[in-house]
Amino acid sequence: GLGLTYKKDENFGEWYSEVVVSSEMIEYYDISGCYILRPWSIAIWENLHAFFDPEIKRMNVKNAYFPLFVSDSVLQKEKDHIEGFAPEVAWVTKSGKTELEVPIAVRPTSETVMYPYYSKWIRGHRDLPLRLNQWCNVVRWEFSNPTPFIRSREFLWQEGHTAFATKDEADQEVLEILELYRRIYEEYLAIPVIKGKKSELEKFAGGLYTTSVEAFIPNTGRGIQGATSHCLGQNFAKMFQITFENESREKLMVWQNSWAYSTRTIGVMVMVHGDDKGLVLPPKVAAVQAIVIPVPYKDADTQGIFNACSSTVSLLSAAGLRVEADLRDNYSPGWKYSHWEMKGVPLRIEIGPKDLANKQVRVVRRDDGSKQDIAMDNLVEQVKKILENIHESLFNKAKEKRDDCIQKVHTWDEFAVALNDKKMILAPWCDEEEVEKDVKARTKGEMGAAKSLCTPFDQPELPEGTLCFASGKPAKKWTYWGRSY
Ligand SMILES: O=C1CCCN[C@@H]1CCCn1cnc2cc(F)c(Cl)cc2c1=O
Ligand SMILES: [Mg+2]
Repeated sequence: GLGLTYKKDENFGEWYSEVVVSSEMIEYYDISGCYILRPWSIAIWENLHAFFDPEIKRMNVKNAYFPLFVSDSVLQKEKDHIEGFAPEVAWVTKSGKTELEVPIAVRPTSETVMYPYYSKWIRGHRDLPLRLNQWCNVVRWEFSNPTPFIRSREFLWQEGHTAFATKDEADQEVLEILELYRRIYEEYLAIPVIKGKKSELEKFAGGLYTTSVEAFIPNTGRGIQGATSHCLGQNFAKMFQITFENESREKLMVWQNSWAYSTRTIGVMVMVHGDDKGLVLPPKVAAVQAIVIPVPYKDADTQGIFNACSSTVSLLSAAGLRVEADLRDNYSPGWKYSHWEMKGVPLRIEIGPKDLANKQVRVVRRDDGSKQDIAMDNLVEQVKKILENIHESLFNKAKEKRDDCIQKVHTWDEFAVALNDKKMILAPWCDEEEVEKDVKARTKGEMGAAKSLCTPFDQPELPEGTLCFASGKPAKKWTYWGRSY
């Protein structure tokens, strides 16, 4: 039947699994950790691509496509960078009944696939910067609880891999890409994120430093890495001999970055904005921004109503809006209202006999349920305005809720209380790795340990003499901590 069985604030995990299926974004698949992405979710992926791809092209990044498969020898080349990951590498060992001579890995990420060729292609400084991206799938055979969009064994992402002659160029691009990721979350998904730097313990071990945009899920009190932009330094240049001759014919190693966002973005959007009626889609990424529904009454001019629905679709579509009509005659208006609310369509436009007579439509907002009658002749401008207002309202509500979950602490006791209260905790830290490991050890439990999420670029005042919340040593920075996905 219609409507969700589970409530978001009572059974979050079950609510989430039900919403992604009932909104027709996901179909569960017979291989654990793998999901079918139906058109309703791929449309969101495409709308994010429609923003991001032109932006990176403006930065002279070119799209390429590298093989899905990695030879064992090349993968092993990066021993320390993959040692922790080895258990999640998927291997092809047979074709048909025949064992392969040498097993072949399925890419979990593409450094080892791409960089031998970066070494071949980059000879002189005129070959730099080399900036390639690929839109693809990757496979990581994770064992921790699979969650659609958030943690799956195969997922879609873009991975950018760039090489520069100087560190300054690399440092600059890391932040340019991070700003695009902030825009994806805040300007398209209406989700507030925090830009920051990962600790040495949490960063990508193969790189020099990692920056990220961090989101937060109030219902579970867990932080979640929204996207990541690494500076790899010259680590991979050393490993794969990626060198270039500069103007004075010196052989120098390149400076590299790599950066990614994935279909995890969609899961964060569901978790942050969804409610007990289903999905709530931010207008800029919604496959359908407004659904037009006829409300016939007995035989009062039914054809007129249907014509008005179709012309409303044409009018709004011509203005560049993504609008459809649900003219199916085997479903009642009430059924359609619930169906499209479940799918999270930002606006519903109802047209009944009265509306027809008054040359107006009834517009109903998905985010707050508010209704208003709008004259047909300024419908385009009004609908555009309302959709913008829905985005702002979704963002402001999510930001207020996220800010309510942030707790600033100074002592361990305050930290422990805040962690128990499912907060994202801002604490002064001495920046020592041993202390960070100690925090993880002291907070271990079935809910998972607390970890550092990021050191925000936007640092609050750190008065002289402020002590680290965990070690009591002189604090060097404010860092966000919390449980995470
Ligand atoms: O996060 C990004 C941006 C896009 C390109 N890659 C980097 C680093 C990826 C880290 N990472 C993440 N997961 C991995 C899983 C694995 F099985 C293996 Cl072998 C390696 C890795 C691994 O290196
Ligand atoms: Mg992983």
